[in-house]
Amino acid sequence: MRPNSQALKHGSSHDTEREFGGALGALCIPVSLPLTVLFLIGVSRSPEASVFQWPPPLPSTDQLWDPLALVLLLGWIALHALLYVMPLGKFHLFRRVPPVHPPPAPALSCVCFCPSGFHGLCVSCVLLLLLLVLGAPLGSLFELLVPLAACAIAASFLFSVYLYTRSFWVPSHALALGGNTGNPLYDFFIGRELNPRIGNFDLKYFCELRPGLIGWMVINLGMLMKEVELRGSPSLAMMLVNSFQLLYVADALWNEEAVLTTMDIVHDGFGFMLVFGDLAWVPFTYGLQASFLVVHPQALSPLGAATIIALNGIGYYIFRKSNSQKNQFRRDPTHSSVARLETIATATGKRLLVSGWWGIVRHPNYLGDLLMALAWSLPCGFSHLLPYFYVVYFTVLLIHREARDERQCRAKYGLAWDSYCRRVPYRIFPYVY
Ligand SMILES: NC(=O)C1=CN([C@@H]2O[C@H](COP(=O)(O)OP(=O)(O)OC[C@H]3O[C@@H](n4cnc5c(N)ncnc54)[C@H](OP(=O)(O)O)[C@@H]3O)[C@@H](O)[C@H]2O)C=CC1
Ligand SMILES: CC(C)CCC[C@@H](C)[C@H]1CC=C2C3=C(CC[C@@]21C)[C@@]1(C)CC[C@H](O)C(C)(C)[C@@H]1CC3
Repeated sequence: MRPNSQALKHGSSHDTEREFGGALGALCIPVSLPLTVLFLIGVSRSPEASVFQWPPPLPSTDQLWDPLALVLLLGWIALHALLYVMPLGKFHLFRRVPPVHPPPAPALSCVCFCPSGFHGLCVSCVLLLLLLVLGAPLGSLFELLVPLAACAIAASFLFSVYLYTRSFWVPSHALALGGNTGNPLYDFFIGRELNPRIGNFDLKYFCELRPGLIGWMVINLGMLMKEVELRGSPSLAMMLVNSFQLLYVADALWNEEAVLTTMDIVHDGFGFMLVFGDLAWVPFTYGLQASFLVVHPQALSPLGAATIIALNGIGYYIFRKSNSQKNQFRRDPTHSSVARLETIATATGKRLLVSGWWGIVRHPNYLGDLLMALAWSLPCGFSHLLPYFYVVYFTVLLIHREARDERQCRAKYGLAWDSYCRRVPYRIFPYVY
């Protein structure tokens, strides 16, 4: 096959609007975010745990490398790749037709079989239990965190270079709309190919849900075991953080088909942003509360714990119910659970919900997700900012994501989207935003 760069010269995507600050963002983000990961891990274990401390607690170069970390990381990815291709657990049969414009070529709309990610989580739990019974020092993950993060960052760069290079040999209809501007830096960052595959192995779908999300759980468990080593038993705060985040990851894997309709899978190319996000950013920054608690234990009253559990429960309820309502409506609008909801028609033939969860705000799922994010930080008390990093980052990410989604929906649904916005004026927080 001939490289597709010539075809692109005549294609339309050179004119697409650039996101994330364009070429400048594409230069700065791949430098600053890996440093941020190492910085945040350093802060979480430093005695002051202050994000404003100077000099910043960045690791020295010899702290970055440990061959064991590389072996563990590669072994972990290989294990999950194996579980992904093995005929394990429940199978989903779905017709994969990304709702993109222009419509995908037939090659992309094939029928896929995919084993459930939830079984990947269960197998990982069984293996971890076995390791614990055999006396494996899982608490050592605390010491290995920096070299593990460094390896994950290096692997993200190498993997993104591979993805960028191979994208020149795929047919041009397999390329993402936004990742083919002709600017190599920007295209490397956003990703040129939409759904890169090796045979039936979908690299983006695999990375989005398996090694990073489940790896995050393993790291959390490692932090809990470190606490046990140091203090004899896990604290209530650590148990809450571990359970809340486990619920979130288990839910994502149980409902893994839902990820197929997210903009990451349907619209964005698979480039450095998502690779790094999936393999390094999620596992090493989403669980910072647990590594913070190892060095900064927090006392939590039963009333405080009950309030935080209630907040997480409310957040989860809103997140799950609203996501399920939309997913059910998109799968089968005649289903009894959604058939009575009020909707408006759009020129594409698809309808938009204007009652139920999606009639309260335009992103009720984001609201639930943000309430959960707050509940993950509260067990760490109010003495430090670091445990609230996730809430702040996530608010910015979701506000930016909402704006991107809004642009895409306006382009897709035109006037119908405007009347939805008039009917449901608030985006995420009722009567606020
Ligand atoms: N933890 C994390 O780091 C992250 C978590 N998330 C979570 O992932 C989940 C999915 O988020 P995301 O993919 O961003 O977006 P949404 O699940 O909110 O999906 C947006 C899409 O839903 C459809 N839609 C919007 N409004 C309506 C309506 N009224 N009726 C019917 N369909 C509608 C549109 O697509 P169409 O019409 O084409 O179906 C729109 O493009 C969220 O819960 C979010 O919180 C997201 C990002 C990061
Ligand atoms: C590196 C940058 C700062 C930004 C990278 C963004 C990514 C970390 C996120 C983009 C969309 C994501 C989703 C989830 C995790 C984070 C990333 C990859 C998700 C898998 C989390 C669990 C949820 O239940 C979900 C709905 C399945 C999420 C889908 C989107």
